[in-house]
Amino acid sequence: MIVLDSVGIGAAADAFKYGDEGSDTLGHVGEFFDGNLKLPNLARIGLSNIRPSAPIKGVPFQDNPIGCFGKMEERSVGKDSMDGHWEMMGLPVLQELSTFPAGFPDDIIEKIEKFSGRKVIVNRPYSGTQVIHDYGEEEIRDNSLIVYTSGDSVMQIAAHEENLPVEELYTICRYARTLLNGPKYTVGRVIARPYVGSDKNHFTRTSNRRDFSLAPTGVTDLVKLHDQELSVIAIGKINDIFSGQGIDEAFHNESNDDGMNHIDAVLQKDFVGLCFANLVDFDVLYGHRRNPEGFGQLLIKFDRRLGRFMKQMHDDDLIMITADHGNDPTYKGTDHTRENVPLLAYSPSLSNVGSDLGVRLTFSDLGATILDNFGITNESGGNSFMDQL
Ligand SMILES: O=P(O)(O)O[C@H]1O[C@H](CO)[C@@H](O)[C@H]1O
Ligand SMILES: [Mn+2]
Ligand SMILES: [Mn+2]
Repeated sequence: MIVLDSVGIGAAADAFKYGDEGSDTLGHVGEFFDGNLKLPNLARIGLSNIRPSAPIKGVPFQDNPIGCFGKMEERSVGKDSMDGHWEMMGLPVLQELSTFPAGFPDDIIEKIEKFSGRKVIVNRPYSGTQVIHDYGEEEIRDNSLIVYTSGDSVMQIAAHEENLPVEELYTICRYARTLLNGPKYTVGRVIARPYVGSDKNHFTRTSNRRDFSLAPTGVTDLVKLHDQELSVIAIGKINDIFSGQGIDEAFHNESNDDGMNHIDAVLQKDFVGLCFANLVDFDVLYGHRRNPEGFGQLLIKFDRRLGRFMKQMHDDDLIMITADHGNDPTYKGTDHTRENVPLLAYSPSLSNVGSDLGVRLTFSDLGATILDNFGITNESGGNSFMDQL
C-alpha cells in the first residue's frame, strides 16, 4: 500500500467546514500542466476513471483500465496525516484535536524552556521554510528554539543541526510530546524540524525530520496483522505515525526516490503481509509550498517508477495506491485541503479487472480489505472491497 502524501482528488462534501471549497489537488495540477501531466501508468490503472465527468487533464480516461479504481471520503475530524493514516488502519480520529491559531499557551512554553534551557521564539502558525528564513539566524545567535504550528494539530520545533544536535532536538520533542497527550491539550504530532546551511538564504531542512505522534488510541489493523504473525513492513513516516505499534520492520526515507528504492527492495522479498509506504515529498516540498510545477513533476517521476514496479510484480502481489488528505498547490494559504482521496488497486491476478470501487464512506475500507485478504475478522467499521478486486 502506497500513500502519496497529500495527493487528493477533489473537495470533500464537508470541505466547506474547513474553508476548502473548490480545492482539487490532482485536478488543478492537471490544469496547471495543461495536458502535459503524463501519468500513463496511473492512467492505465484507472486514475481518470475515478471521475469520468472531470478527468484529470493529460490523464486519459481508459475504456479498458487494467486495475480497479474509486475514491474515499474521510470520517476523521482533522485533515492531517495522522488522521488519514489511522483511519486507513481502522481508527478514525473522531475527537477534535487541539490547534493553536494564537500559539501555544504559556504553561507549555515555559516547561519546554525549562527542560531545554533555551528560550522559545516565534510560537505561532508559520510556514516551515519561511520560519527558518526569518528566524533561523536569531535561533543560532541566541541558542533559542523555534516553535511553530499550522492549521493542523501539530507542534513543530526547528533548530539548526550544528547549533542543536538532532538527538537533543528529539529529546526535547519527546518531552514536549508528554505535555500534549491530553486531557487539557491533545496534539496529533510533535515534529522535529532540523535544518542546515550557512545563512538565512541557504537554510534547508534535512531528512532528519521526525514525527512524534500520539500513541494510537485503539487496536489498529497493523496490530491485528502483526498478531496473526503476518509481516508488517513500514516505509517512510509510517513507523512514526503509528508509534511503531504492530510494525515488524521499518525504513526511514531520505526522499520519495529513496522510498521507491525501499519499495522495490521489499517487492523482491519473500514475505506474507503488508508493506505500508508513505511518500511525503509531494506534501512537504510542493503542497505546503504551493508549487504546482514541482508537484506535477514529482507525480510524473512517481508514475515512471510505478511502471517499473508493476512489471516486476508477482501474481500474488497486490498494490493499492491512495492519499491521506489533499494539499492543493494552487489553493489559498499553505495548509492541507479537505479532499477525497483516490483509491487504485492493481494485481497481475485481479478477478475483476476494471471494476469501479465507487465512493468509499471511510478510509477504513482499506484496512478492512487487507484484513479480509488474510481472513482476519474486522470490527473496525470499514467495509472490505476484496470481493470487487
Ligand atoms: O510548513 P511546514 O513546516 O512544512 O509544515 C507543514 O507540515 C506539517 C505536517 O505535515 C503541516 O501541519 C504543515 O504545517
Ligand atoms: Mn500527510
Ligand atoms: Mn503536510
